[in-house]
Amino acid sequence: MHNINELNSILSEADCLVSEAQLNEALDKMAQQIIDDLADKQPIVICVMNGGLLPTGALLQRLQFPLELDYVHASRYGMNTSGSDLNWTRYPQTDFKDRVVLIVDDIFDQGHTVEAIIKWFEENGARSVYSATVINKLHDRKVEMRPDYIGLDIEDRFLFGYGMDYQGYFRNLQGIYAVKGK
Ligand SMILES: O=P(O)(O)OC[C@H]1O[C@H](OP(=O)(O)OP(=O)(O)O)[C@H](O)[C@@H]1O
Ligand code: HPA
Repeated sequence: MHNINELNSILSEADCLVSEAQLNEALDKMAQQIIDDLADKQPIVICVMNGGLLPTGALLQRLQFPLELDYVHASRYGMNTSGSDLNWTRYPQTDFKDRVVLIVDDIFDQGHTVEAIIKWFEENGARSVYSATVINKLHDRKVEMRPDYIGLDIEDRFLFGYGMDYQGYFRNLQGIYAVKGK
């Protein structure tokens, strides 16, 4: 547990890069694209925990067509790890063989996480795998692929809020913030 005063000052000094209203607008657009592509495909929506929790909930509220929901937990070991070095602590329980899958996560940063999860589903029998992230961080350290659905491009800073954590905190915020000076 962290010092509450330090956490409150991180938050009060942070720059708010995306407001709740901007998030909602971006989510509406993503959801419409997903509806256009997948409404007749009975997809299995896969939440990538923990960061994908809020984005998945927000998209599901907007996707009013037949779909199934499951989740995975796969995290990167460290900042210098390569794509295959994901630490899986939860695999999906739904039979996704020959099914359309939609991966949902908070951020596409370097992209190793989403790329490796897509590869895992493809190798294990999914018919096709789509991906959606609310945030795409802009820099040149990325894998080659891009998610099919992206909410917003954001500058290369350390972000928190709306799924993303600062030392385990602030995933719950209804906006996206950057730590002062980082
Ligand atoms: O595009 P990348 O450079 O791979 O980074 C993005 C991933 O990093 C974060 O997850 P993390 O592994 O920190 O786990 P968490 O969701 O539990 O925070 C985030 O939720 C993405 O899944
Ligand atoms: O900027 C970030 N913030 C929090 N978690 C993250 N995981 C990848 N990039 C980030």
